[in-house]
Amino acid sequence: MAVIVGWIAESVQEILQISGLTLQSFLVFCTAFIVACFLLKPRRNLPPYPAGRVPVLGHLLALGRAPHLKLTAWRRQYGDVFTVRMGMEDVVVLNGYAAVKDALVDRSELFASRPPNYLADAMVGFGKDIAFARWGTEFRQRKRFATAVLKNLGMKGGTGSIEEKIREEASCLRNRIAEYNGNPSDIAHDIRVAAANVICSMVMGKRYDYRDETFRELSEAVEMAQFESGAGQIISVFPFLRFVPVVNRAGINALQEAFKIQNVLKGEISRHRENLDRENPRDFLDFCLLEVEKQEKVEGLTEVHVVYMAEDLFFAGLSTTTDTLRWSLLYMTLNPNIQNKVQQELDAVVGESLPTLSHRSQLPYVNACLLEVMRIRPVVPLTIQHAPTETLKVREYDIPKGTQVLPNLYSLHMDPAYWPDPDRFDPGRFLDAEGNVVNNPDSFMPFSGGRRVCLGEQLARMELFLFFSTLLQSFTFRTPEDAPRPTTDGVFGITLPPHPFKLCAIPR
Ligand code: HEM
Repeated sequence: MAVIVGWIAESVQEILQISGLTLQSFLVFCTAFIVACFLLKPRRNLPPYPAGRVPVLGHLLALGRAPHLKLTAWRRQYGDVFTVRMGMEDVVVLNGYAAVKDALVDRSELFASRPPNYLADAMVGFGKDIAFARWGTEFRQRKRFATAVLKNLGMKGGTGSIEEKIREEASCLRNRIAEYNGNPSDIAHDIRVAAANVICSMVMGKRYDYRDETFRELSEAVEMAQFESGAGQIISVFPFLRFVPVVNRAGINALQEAFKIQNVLKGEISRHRENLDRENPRDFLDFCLLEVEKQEKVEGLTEVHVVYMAEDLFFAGLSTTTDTLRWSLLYMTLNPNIQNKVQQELDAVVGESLPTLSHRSQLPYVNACLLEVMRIRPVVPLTIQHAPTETLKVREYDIPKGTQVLPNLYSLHMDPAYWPDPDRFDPGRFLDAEGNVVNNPDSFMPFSGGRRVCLGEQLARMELFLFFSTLLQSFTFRTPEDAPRPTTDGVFGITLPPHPFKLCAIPR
């Protein structure tokens, strides 16, 4: 302390000597400067800040390891709309159905952009993808095109259709789980491999053998890129830290893993180009390559964009589906009676054959179970940050263009006004008096909504249904006898998976 005071005194003396000012005039000058800075600083009418803000870090410490829980708790104290300070940035948080729907659905276009995020932007070519691209014509054309391609691939019936590929994968997953012979096992990796293969089938038209070198490299790179980019977010919060060795390590690792994925995709694009059948596009890459040639729907689409768009499908589609399926099995082990009801319905409707999408409408309880899983544990609880495309009002507050906006989906799903006793797992919430499924109730948005709604919603719903019903038809899931009851707390990161847990899959 004494050293610092001495250093300040010496520096002031030096300034006085150089400038020829007296100490009094120097103090007057400093005071005037501070007052001017304060007065000239634009007055902002942002929503209120919760307590717990500290210099430099803002609310980062107060938010802790489970920000979705903290933000939901703050809603009770500070209302639906408040501002948190993340390092140097103000982030406006929207809580509850009314505020989130107003922004994402009723004023969808106004909230449809993304704020800068150094690490995420660097991983997807600074705006050349879909998920992190800023609002504008290029984004709109790319998303519309990708949505149409997924729909086209999803609707294709018969052999080679997406449904066939998911069923094939579900059957492989079932066989792998059967190999554990009912012994305690963590099947997270098996589920992840199956979900990765669905995306490979859709994007590149082929599934891989689980031991294939390229497949291992690809799925490990996706997992590592997401893991490292969670820790690497520090360089997005404080962009100058990307130049500081050691601190920037996670961010650099995330970028290296993203390069690996891009290299696999570039190799696949070359192979697709060599044997492209222009009359019969087989998969996502074929459709994109045709569009690169024709430029009918997406102006200026290049193979570089295609790499980043395909990369998005792996980033956005793999952990989300894997985590949701893991939650579904965890809640089954914790609720044997509910599991039993699911199996009874499957036995009555599907019997011994492998479930198909045509069974979906006859299985209301199975569907209700999956909806309840997505309500109680939404795996993207805070969406991807949004940003207003122009300065606008939320309630009585002014939100400047480009401000980070976080819609807290978790707060919607845990709102006791819509979901009494929200921590209780109860599929009955999604059934009406006649036992029919209520698919889109109020205060339920696991795939978000509006212009930035999840691109893979339909695919994800197909996967969840086919995987879940195939597994529940084949096994009864139990917590190992000597193991403690698994926690239902999630691990907040890029997505919200459960903590690792073991289960016994008892063949039926
Ligand atoms: C259970 C599974 C899934 C859930 C719960 C989920 C949920 C979400 C959510 C909440 C968002 C953020 C929307 C926003 O920012 O407001 C999102 C975005 C996105 N998702 Fe999903 N997702 C799932 C599966 C998938 C799959 C399988 C794919 C594709 C293969 C996919 C592709 C995307 C893309 C590309 C975006 C960015 C959309 C945009 O920026 O316009 N998702 N998803």
